[in-house]
Amino acid sequence: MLDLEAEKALVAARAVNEIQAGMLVGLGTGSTSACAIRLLGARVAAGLQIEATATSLATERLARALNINLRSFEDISIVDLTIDGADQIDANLRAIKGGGGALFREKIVAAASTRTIIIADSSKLAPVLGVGQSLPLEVLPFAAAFVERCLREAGLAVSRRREPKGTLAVTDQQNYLFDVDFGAIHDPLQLATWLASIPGVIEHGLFLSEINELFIADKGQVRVIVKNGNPPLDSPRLPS
Ligand SMILES: O=C(CO)[C@H](O)[C@H](O)COP(=O)(O)O
Repeated sequence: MLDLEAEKALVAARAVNEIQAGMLVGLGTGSTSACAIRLLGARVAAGLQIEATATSLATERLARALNINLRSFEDISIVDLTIDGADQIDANLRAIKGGGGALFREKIVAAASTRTIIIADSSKLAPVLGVGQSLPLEVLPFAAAFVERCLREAGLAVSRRREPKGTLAVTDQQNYLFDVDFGAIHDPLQLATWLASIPGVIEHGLFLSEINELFIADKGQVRVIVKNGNPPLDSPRLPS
């Protein structure tokens, strides 16, 4: 049987080895990222000097508890290296993120990063995105009913994310999270374009261009997949 926790620790350790003194590091959100943050905390305790910025308030709390030197992302335009997890990822480094509810900040920090590494246990690699995995959307509460209608009229199954006690879950920006079942997503770019066209959808969990490398556990080893032929953009470009 696969030990997914051991796999998370394995890929996290490999990614944290990429961090060098003086870097500004983006810290992801979720249990795999938390493994990496704890390992980074140990390196910092041993004398490594870096600065970091967090993709969620939960990550910020963890990093602070480990005495990692944090900077607010508000003042940052470029990050050297971001290490984050994913809910599902394909071999072309297109991913679904947002299971932990932090997709909006995660996407911004990844877009600002010179290098974004996704770390993942072996269960996360999928031949086609969306199979057995819903896609999280961050939705403005003001637009919740309208966005839900748009999705349902398109024939989609929509679930508003709730806390264990039944109240609606809210993001760090106080927005709602919708989990939408699209089934197999054969054309993620077309889907991303459609979702971006719905007013009130603040962000979706499809990461199609932000990821540079994947460190994934594979039979007890770390397999590295690097995006080729597609160098990272410094920042989104104006269409010509
Ligand atoms: O996108 C995320 C949070 O918004 C996480 O990276 C994703 O949900 C994976 O989490 P985990 O490492 O716990 O499986």
